[in-house]
Amino acid sequence: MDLLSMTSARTRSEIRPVLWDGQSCLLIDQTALPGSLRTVAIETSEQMATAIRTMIVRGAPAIGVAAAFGMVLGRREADPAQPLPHLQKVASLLRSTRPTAVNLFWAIDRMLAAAHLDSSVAHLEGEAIAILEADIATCRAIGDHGLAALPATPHRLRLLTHCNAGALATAGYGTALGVVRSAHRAHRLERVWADETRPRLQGARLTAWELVQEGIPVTVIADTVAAHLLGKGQIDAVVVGADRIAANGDVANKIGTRGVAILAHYHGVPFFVVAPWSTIDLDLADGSGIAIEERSPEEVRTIDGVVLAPEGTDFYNPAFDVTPAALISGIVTETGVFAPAQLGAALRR
Ligand SMILES: CSC[C@H]1O[C@H](OP(=O)(O)O)[C@H](O)[C@@H]1O
Repeated sequence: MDLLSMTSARTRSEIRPVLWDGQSCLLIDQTALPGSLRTVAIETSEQMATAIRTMIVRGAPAIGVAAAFGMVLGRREADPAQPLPHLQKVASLLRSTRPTAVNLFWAIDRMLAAAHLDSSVAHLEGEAIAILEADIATCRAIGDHGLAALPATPHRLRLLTHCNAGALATAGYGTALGVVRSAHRAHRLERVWADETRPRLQGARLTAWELVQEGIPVTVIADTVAAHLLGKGQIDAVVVGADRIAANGDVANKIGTRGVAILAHYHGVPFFVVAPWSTIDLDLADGSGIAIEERSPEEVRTIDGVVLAPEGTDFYNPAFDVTPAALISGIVTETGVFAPAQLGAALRR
């Protein structure tokens, strides 16, 4: 199975980080990129939990899709006569992997609901495949809505992005990078400025890899450079992904996003959050209640095994931060672009 394209006649540039071959879930190992394009075959629910926790697969929609197949693998492990107790245990295991991205919990809940209707392997497999395929279609719609929302400029657009909200973070095409792909295909894009995004470097390692694959001009910058470029008028808009959006439009996303939003606001540059409805958590009134994952200090202390600070130094490694709704120009979804304050009404239509 070619992870760079589905079985259907798609171009090689269609990156698919999560695929199902009927027996196992094939993941692009994102910890190995950009050096090597490695596939990991996940055959048990435990292996899937580990893959999510160690960020072999990462990105809010992608870990939701992966967890859905983790539930299929869990169903195959269960007592066929009474599968639901084991499925509940697998659901708890998968929920425990990462706390911030709501897509993980949304997908697990959807698979459990499907199992209560029909707990057959075939039904759960069909549900997980439906989640995967819907996400790709959703990202394509998001890309086109986002393109329409970008500022009209006499020149081609210079877009800044943070972390990786690309095909690798979804089932394919990407959210923020979906907008980038749509802009590129419409010949409206000059370049993407990609924050390297310390400490896991998703921008340098993953966003750059995706865009280079497709011949989309990308320049990686240290996270500290964005202010300089905004001050020089080198950025026309910012597009970022999201891991959880509260009902009032506050957004949890990769650490550093809040700072970029503040900079963009100061410089009068539009700041778009790009995410499917499955990332919106209407049960959460505002961002103050969003659980922020804290990852190992080792991720900050070292790069490729090289220690960056003296013994005795403490390290703090929150993986996400919350951007207030007031700093967000628009939330780009598969059904259109909404002001943060419009979200609740728009979803309840
Ligand atoms: C398409 S949303 C991707 C979202 O997830 C990333 O976090 P991580 O790499 O830790 O899974 C980052 O927040 C992206 O914006």
